[in-house]
Amino acid sequence: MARYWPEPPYTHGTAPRTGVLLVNLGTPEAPTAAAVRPYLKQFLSDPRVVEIPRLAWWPILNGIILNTRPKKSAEKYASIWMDGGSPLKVHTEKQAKLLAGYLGHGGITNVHVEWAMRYGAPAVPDVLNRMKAAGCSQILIVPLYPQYAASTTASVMDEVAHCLTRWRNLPEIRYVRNFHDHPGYIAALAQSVRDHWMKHGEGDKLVMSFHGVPRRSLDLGDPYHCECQTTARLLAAELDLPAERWQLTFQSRFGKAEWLKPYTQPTLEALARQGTQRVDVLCPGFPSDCLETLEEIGLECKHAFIESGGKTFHYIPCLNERDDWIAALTDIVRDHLGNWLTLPARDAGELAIAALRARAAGAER
Ligand SMILES: C=CC1=C(C)c2cc3[nH]c(cc4nc(cc5[nH]c(cc1n2)c(C)c5CCC(=O)O)C(CCC(=O)O)=C4C)c(C)c3C=C
Ligand SMILES: [Fe+2]
Ligand SMILES: [Fe+2]
Repeated sequence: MARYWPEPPYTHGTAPRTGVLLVNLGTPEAPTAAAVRPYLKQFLSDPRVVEIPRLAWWPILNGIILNTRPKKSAEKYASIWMDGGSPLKVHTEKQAKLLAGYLGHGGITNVHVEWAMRYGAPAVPDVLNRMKAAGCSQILIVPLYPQYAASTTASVMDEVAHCLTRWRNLPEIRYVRNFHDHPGYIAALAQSVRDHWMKHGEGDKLVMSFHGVPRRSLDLGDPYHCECQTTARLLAAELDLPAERWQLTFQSRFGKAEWLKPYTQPTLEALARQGTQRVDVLCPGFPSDCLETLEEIGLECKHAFIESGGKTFHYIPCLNERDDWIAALTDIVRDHLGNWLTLPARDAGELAIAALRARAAGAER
């Protein structure tokens, strides 16, 4: 596994104590049913994701879903697979490398940047153990979800906490709870839309499609819905878009329960039927392109829009490796590292004091 701290190491002469761990959702190792099955099993066994009593959920998961979904999902993964693997993994790995580089350019050269997946590999506990072995005694966890949801952000924190139950000497831990309204994130989204419009002209409507969650989680107090609304409003304001030129929707419904509405695909079909000629669709809740953006939006929803009478469908890619996004991520990380960043200086100070003491001790003899 590649490590991303810069060479040669550390001006202050010790291994970095500060680690940054980017965590994304996870993805199968190959676009095959055999690889999708264990990934889905781990994902859908997480009580943060499926909040149905285990006794009722196990037979459905093991008896039905894991026997039918892996094959269908594998076909979808195959349609978007990249040379380097699953798009989610390819982009997350690149973002970690770029972040380390951007931090370094900003003079922060003693931070150990790693990435992990909540489900599948590289697993959070494996990477945390590596960071421990590298000497990280303070670790910033960065779930790559702009909007907080219990099913995503909190699940990452569960996994970190669970891993640490097996450690004796605990590191100091911080985490990025959300960045749905971070000015750099909003500006990068807006610029990605403008870049698209510069090349392809503007559509009639900008649809901002966020991953859905069960409606029940909103009723129980999950701030996810509210944070998606905030992101969408800030983005529309940044683009100077009047209300009739944009719409927020929720995609990727799973299961039979009601999820957050309006649903993306039926909304696109209705827009087409009502005479909207061209839509531009953007997925602001996904910093990296993945199955849900490339296949569900870029292929399935496009097909549904055209079938319903729409003329032109544009999918606007996720932030991925955009310069302005990596710069925003660097800002977010730097803000959260806060006083940890003074450590090298403190170490250097301690070394200097130790040298003075040694010299003084020598003079006394
Ligand atoms: C962006 C944030 C995400 C939230 C919130 C979220 C909630 C959520 N998801 C499911 C079920 C599935 N999601 C799947 C894929 C998937 N989900 C996210 C992100 C969020 N999910 C991403 C980035 C991906 C793509 C993974 C990839 O490999 O590219 C899938 C698996 C794919 C499939 O078989 O369709 C499922 C299942 C639930 C139930 C849920 C909230 C309760
Ligand atoms: Fe999901
Ligand atoms: Fe999906």
